[in-house]
Amino acid sequence: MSTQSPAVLVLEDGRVFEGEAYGAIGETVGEAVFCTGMTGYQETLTDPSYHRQVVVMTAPHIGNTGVNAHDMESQRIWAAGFVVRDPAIRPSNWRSQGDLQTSLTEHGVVGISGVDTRALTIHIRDRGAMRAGIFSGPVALESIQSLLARVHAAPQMSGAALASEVSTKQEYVVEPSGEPLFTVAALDLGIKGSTPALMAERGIKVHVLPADTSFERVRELAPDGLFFSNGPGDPATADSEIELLRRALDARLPFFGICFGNQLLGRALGLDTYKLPFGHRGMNQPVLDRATGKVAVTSHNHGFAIAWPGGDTTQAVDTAYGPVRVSHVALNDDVVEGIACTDIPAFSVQYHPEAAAGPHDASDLFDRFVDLMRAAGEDPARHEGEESHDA
Ligand SMILES: NC(=O)CC[C@H](N)C(=O)O
Repeated sequence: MSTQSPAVLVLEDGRVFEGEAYGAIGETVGEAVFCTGMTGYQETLTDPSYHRQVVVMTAPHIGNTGVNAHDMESQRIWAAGFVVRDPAIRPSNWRSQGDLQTSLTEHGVVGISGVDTRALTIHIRDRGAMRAGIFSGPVALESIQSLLARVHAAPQMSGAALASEVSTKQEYVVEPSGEPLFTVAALDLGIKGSTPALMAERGIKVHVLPADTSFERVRELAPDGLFFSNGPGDPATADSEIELLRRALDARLPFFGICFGNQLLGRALGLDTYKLPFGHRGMNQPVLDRATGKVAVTSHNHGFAIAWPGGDTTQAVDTAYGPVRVSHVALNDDVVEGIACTDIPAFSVQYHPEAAAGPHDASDLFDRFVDLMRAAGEDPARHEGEESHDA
């Protein structure tokens, strides 16, 4: 551990928490969100969906298992800041290759430790997600008014279009582990490494594509299915991606979406999205699968959700693409956690079946995508649909 220097966390509404610098010294601002995972901090930090968010860990002791090259969900830490109560002094785990504090410092991520994260979480839960800044080093000596002004100058998460900031600039291919059975075009809106890995395990060749890829390019790849990943920002801003998705749905291309991808399927069908009071983040979130009555414990990271017209999520809704129903709901607060179309091959979930740190209760959703592609390959209507679109 480096020598400790004071740090201060300033929330948008003026509440202040004092602590010690953890990770890089300096300043950072973002949306303060709490994550209820007991483990998986490295997967959380490297998940591009946390871009521009200051992550507060509710579990008090963080860093015990260190960090390793395997558990990176992307090439870097995306979280804008990190708030912990009691960091591990020394990691101890057979997989550990380094300690978290050094990793945060190397990635230039400003954090704070020694914070009463329980009080902070209750504050966010009661008042809603809000902007926050972490300040350490010389800037921490400025007046609270001056620090608060910096927090107020930070952009809001509502209205933020961030997918292009995290998406790959160049296409790349993840090859299947065995015989290629299917080809999938995966739009990278902030994709986590586990997603193409789980597809590749199922014989899928995955073309990972930049967020601004055209429908023409998708068609050139002649994929069996289209996938939209998780990603940061407000789904209400993703107009070009929705246009692409509508063209794919018109062509009856099988579609699977995760998290941001779920919100965009909702929007492509004509539904709205809204901002949750404080979101769901963590790996201990119960979700009911309406079709089976089974409850899965799942990993979440979302601050927005699909608004269900009329409010009764047991009722299907008619859309330009035929009926859509709610396939999954959150048991804590009834938020829509998954939708499925009846007349076209498209479904999506708001949570994370790919979650590397687990739980893996929901990984069968990738098999469902494979089933959908297999069935669509045998469906003559799909090919007719493609032709009519060309005309
Ligand atoms: N993990 C995600 O894809 C998050 C989606 C969206 N940015 C939200 O916060 O709801």
